[in-house]
Amino acid sequence: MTTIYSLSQLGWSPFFQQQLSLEECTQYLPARVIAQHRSHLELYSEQGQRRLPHTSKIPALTVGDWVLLHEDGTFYRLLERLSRFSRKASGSKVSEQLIASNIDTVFITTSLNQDFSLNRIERYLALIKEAGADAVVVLTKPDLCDDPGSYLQQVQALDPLLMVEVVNGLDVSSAKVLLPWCRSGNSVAVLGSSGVGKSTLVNALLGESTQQTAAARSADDKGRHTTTSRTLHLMPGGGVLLDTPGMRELQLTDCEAGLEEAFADISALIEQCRYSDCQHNSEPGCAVQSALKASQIDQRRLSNYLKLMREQAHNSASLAEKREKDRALGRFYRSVQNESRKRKKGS
Ligand SMILES: Nc1nc2c(ncn2[C@@H]2O[C@H](COP(=O)(O)OP(=O)(O)OP(=O)(O)O)[C@@H](O)[C@H]2O)c(=O)[nH]1
Ligand SMILES: [Zn+2]
Repeated sequence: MTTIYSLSQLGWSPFFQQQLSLEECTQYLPARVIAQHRSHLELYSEQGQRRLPHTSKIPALTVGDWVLLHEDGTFYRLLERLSRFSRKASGSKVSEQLIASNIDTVFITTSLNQDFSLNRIERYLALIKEAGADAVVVLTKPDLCDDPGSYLQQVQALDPLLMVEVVNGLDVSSAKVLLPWCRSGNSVAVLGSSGVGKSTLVNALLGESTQQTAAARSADDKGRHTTTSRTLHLMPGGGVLLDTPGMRELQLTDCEAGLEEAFADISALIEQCRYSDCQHNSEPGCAVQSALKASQIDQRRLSNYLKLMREQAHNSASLAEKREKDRALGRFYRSVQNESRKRKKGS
């Protein structure tokens, strides 16, 4: 038996509803992509689970996408995405690999021990801003730390508007502070290094409903149980947790805009530097150096910003280089093919 979920249980919200015309509301079926396979996508609609074979007529879709289907289950159109997480794919013609979409909130998970790193939190913030989602920093393992409050203050100092919460993953009730982001119509994801407590947090968020995993409980049209890895989980508060392996391995590439947003204070200073190509070292009229001397920003944050900017510039540049090499190689192959064709014709 296929389990039936309502649209709101699957994360449907006014953002998607308002994209539908009156005609579309009555004639098409909204469905959410919950898993990707080599030959097909797995979707969930109010009528249960469906398969959508990959064809050239369908745009590149990813886990979390909302689409409209014709009555016969074929693809009609993709709804505009609220947020999109992607990775620059290497070694193929495809320059961008989609990882997940339509995530409202990402929990940046970091534990209050050796893993704690403001630099890493800033890195994740840039990524999440670039994708168009909101971030909440979740500090785990407070029971292993003498003074969780001091760490909380350090994170809050990055940005007074940043959401920061402390959660002991081993105590399910302590995850309650995250409930405001886990309500109906909200989709959340969890990011963080290995061992910080992501799985523990996921279990705490799912509470009693751990068994209610759409993909894990689903069966295909013929009633056979499918072995899809779990990606879409329903939370007791009504929200959806999207847990795809790709999200856990996100890299920082091409996210200049996200960096500027995550470091809005430094970006604002840079605008005031006298020279537009200021390197913020010892140039006259450098607003960044002045702010540093006046202790308005700290050296760690500035160094991290410059490092991340260099890193993303390097990654984007090497991708551009690689793409150029691929194109050159393509031209070479084509010219060789043309030559051999000409020779065949001539012989
Ligand atoms: N004391 C304490 N231990 C915790 C807490 N959260 C997680 N742990 C423990 O930390 C270890 C790692 O937790 P996981 O949830 O597996 O970490 P993860 O981030 O999912 O790790 P990966 O699967 O490697 O990415 C486990 O032994 C957990 O029991 C916490 O708040 N307090
Ligand atoms: Zn400067």
